[in-house]
Amino acid sequence: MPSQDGSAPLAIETRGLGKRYGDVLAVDDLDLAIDAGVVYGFLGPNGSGKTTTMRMLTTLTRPTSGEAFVAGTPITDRDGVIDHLGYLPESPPVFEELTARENLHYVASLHDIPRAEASERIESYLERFDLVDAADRRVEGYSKGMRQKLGLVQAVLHEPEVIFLDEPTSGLDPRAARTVKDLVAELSEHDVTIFLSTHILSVVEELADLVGVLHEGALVAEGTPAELTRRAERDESTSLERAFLDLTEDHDDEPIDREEVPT
Ligand SMILES: Nc1ncnc2c1ncn2[C@@H]1O[C@H](COP(=O)(O)OP(=O)(O)OP(=O)(O)O)[C@@H](O)[C@H]1O
Repeated sequence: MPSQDGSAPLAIETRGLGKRYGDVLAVDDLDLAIDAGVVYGFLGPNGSGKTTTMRMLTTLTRPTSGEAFVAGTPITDRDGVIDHLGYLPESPPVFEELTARENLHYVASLHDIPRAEASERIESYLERFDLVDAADRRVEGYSKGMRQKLGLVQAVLHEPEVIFLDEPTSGLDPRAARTVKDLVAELSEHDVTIFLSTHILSVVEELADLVGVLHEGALVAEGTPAELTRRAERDESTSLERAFLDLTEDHDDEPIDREEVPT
């Protein structure tokens, strides 16, 4: 929604956003206000509502309460909002019987990217993600990591202003994970907003400007990684992991993925 003082709209804004599945309140009265160019780390235990939030903001599922805007456009205006956003879900949507290049040209056509421009962007991303040699093979033979890389290229190809990434480094080897992290940093420097859900806290520590912690559907904390770490108030072992465990105490028996990705 355009701000009243005429400044740029927030990249992501939600007011009282909620989603109920029967008896389960998956997302509860969520208020977010995220500026353009921010990398927002969205943390929470399994089942806390992260995917449901991203599915609402990317128009894949309807809220049962509240409202939300992406790049100033209400999510109820699906056609209006869809070109402004990119989404890498947990299982990237790909046509198995097509090659990576064909999948990417198809996605480019959905966004009306002119053919020559599309080819240029596609070749550049295939190169960047080390997919050139596999680009003309059917996706059905792709490994998990190759699918993940293809899904990410699909999410960013149309140069959206706001990108939602669900576990973007999951299944990636260290080099590919580095490429993803570098891309996120580069996009954010160009004022692209990244909404990043991950359990790998080192990724959040490295990339996020702001972190929101979701617990049982509700936002229980928001701040910079350093602020959240300070809240843990442990002199010797302060860490984002400690802050996460304290903030989501009911779930502290759940494993935290501390997979360190060498840089
Ligand atoms: N389609 C659905 N039907 C019924 N319940 C659902 C549906 N989708 C999600 N839920 C429930 O909503 C809650 C939030 O789920 P969600 O997938 O958003 O969590 P999450 O934080 O993304 O979890 P994870 O970290 O495990 O991916 C859970 O209790 C889940 O069972």
